[in-house]
Amino acid sequence: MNEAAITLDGWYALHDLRSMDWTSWKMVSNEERQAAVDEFHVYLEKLQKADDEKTGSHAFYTIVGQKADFMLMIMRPTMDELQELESEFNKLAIADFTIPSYSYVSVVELSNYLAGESTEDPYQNPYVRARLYPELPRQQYICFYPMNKKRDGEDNWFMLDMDKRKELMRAHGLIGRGYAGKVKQIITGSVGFDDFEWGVTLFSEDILQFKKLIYEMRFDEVSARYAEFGSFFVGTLLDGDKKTAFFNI
Ligand code: VOV
Repeated sequence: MNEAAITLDGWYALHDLRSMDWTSWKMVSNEERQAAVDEFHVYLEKLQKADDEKTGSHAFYTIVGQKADFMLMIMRPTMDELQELESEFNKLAIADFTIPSYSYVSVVELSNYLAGESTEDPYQNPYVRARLYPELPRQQYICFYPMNKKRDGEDNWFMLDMDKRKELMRAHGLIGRGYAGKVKQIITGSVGFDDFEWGVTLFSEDILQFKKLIYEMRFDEVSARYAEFGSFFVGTLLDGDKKTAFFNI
């Protein structure tokens, strides 16, 4: 009988990716555009308030390439709050000029593969809490993609026994540790919530570190043998004046 990993679950996450309908956006007056941007900024300030009060977190990035123009990643203690915030965004004037490109629903997840023996309640451990309820960094670059672990003939992650999965995850963790200080990763679980099993969100000040990390992991058994990937989205931080400049015509 196989043993499912025990997960600790933190904040719920919505990755909301939109393209701009630039043609329509160009057709409205400067005043109308300004009012829509101002209204959106009030919405972003509301999101930021939750960051400040540590009751949630968000990240706002442009996406490079044609898959989307921007991504708003929002984390909250409940899925209901995400739904409300999504609905609130959809009612903003600016939403009329966006085209939904992709979305991903998941929850921050830590597994027990590498956890030591302990009798304490992990939800009270400050290190664990910082990972379950993370403050999304304002680093220059983001990389997001969904992924599965394969169930394909001999290569079936879910048929491996716990000890084997622990061994493989240890090797995975060691590679990841080599990127400490260069890449911050947030793993969100999405079994039962979305089309893939996990969402991988990476932050860095150096975009090339995403390629180096992911390439190195491709040669590691967990990825080489068992991983399959959805679409990759990379982008740059929209903060300060860039939040306004992005919408300028
Ligand atoms: C900064 C890089 C980094 C680091 C340090 C790191 C470490 C760790 C640890 C210690 C653990 C296990 C315990 C836990 O914390 O849950 C994980 C877990 C996981 N990872 Fe990871 N990972 C990284 C980075 C990292 C990347 C780049 C990817 C994508 C793989 C690739 O080929 O593109 C990934 C995937 C995952 C997944 C899907 C899981 C959950 C697997 C499951 O079956 O449950 N991960 N990961």
